[in-house]
Amino acid sequence: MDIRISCIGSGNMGGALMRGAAKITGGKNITFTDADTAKAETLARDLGASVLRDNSEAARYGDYIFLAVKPQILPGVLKEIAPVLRERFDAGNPGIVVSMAAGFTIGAILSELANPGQPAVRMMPNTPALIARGVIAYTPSQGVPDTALARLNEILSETGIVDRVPEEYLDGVTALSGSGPAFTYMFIEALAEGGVRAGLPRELALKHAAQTVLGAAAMVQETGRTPEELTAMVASPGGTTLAGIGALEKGGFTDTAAAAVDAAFRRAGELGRRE
Ligand SMILES: NC(=O)C1=CN([C@@H]2O[C@H](COP(=O)(O)OP(=O)(O)OC[C@H]3O[C@@H](n4cnc5c(N)ncnc54)[C@H](O)[C@@H]3O)[C@@H](O)[C@H]2O)C=CC1
Ligand SMILES: O=C(O)[C@@H]1CCC=N1
Repeated sequence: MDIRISCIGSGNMGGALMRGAAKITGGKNITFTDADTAKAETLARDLGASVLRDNSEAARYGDYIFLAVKPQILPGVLKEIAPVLRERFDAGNPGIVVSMAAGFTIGAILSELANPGQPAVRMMPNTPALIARGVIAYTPSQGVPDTALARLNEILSETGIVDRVPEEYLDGVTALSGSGPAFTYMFIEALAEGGVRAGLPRELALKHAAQTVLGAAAMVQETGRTPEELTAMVASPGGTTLAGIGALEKGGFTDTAAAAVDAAFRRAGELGRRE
C-alpha cells in the first residue's frame, strides 16, 4: 500500500501498531520520532523504517500521523505540530492525525490544533496488538474521507480486531480492552499462585494458567456459547469447579472485576478533563 505513516512516540503502542502497519506498507514508508532518539532508532532499525529529526517533520511527512505519546504529553506535541498541519490543511493536503491517548477526546485534539476541520481519528488499542491479537476501536472526526478510513482499517486489522464505534464508547473500551490485559495478567498470576499452593511448580502453574485463559477465551469466541453455558459444561454437580466458584463468589470476584473496569473508565474520564 503506497501510503506514508509518521509515528510520534516509539514506545509500547507506537511499536506494536507500526509492527502491524509495516506488514502492509513496508517499513520504508514509516517514520518515527521520539524524545528518546535512541529508542526511535532501535525500533526503526527493527522495522526497516526511518527516524525524522522532530515532530514537525513527522507532521509534514505522514498521510497518517500517529500520536503514541502519553496523554499528559499530548497537548505539547499537538501545539508543536499544529503550524505544519495547518499549512497542509490550507494547501488541501491534510494529514490525518491518529491519537490513542486515553481519555483525550476528538474535541480536545481539534481544540489544541486550533482547527475544527482537521481530520483526526481517536482510537484505543491494547498491547496484544504487538502479537496481532489486539482489540482496536476508533472514532473518526467529521473531516476524514471514507477511503482514508478504509485504508486505516486495513492497517489496524494487521494488529487485531477493529471496530468503529461512537466516541462515547471509547472510555469504556479504554477500561475494558485497553486496560483489560493487565487485569487478565493479574488473574493468570492468581490462578498460578493457587496452583503453587496446590503443590505445582511455579513455572508449570504459570504455563497452565496462561493456556487455560487462552483456551477459555477461544471457547467463548469459537463456540458461540455464552460464558454461562460454558461454565455449566465445566462444572459437575458436587464437583471441584463448583467448590472453586463458591470461593470466587465469597470473595466478591464479579463485583471486584467489574469495579476494576469501572475505576479505569472513571480515570479515562478524568484524563479527558485534563488535570
Ligand atoms: N500501554 C498500553 O497498554 C496502552 C496505551 N495507550 C495509549 O498509548 C499512548 C502511548 O502509551 P505507551 O506506548 O504505553 O507509552 P510509552 O511510554 O511506552 O511510549 C511513549 C513514548 O513517547 C515518547 N515521548 C515522550 N515525549 C515525547 C515527545 N515530546 N515527542 C515524541 N515522543 C515523546 C517517550 O519517550 C516514549 O517512548 C498513551 O497515550 C496511552 O494512553 C492506549 C492503549 C493501550
Ligand atoms: O493505563 C493507561 O492509561 C493506558 C490506557 C489503556 C491502557 N493503558
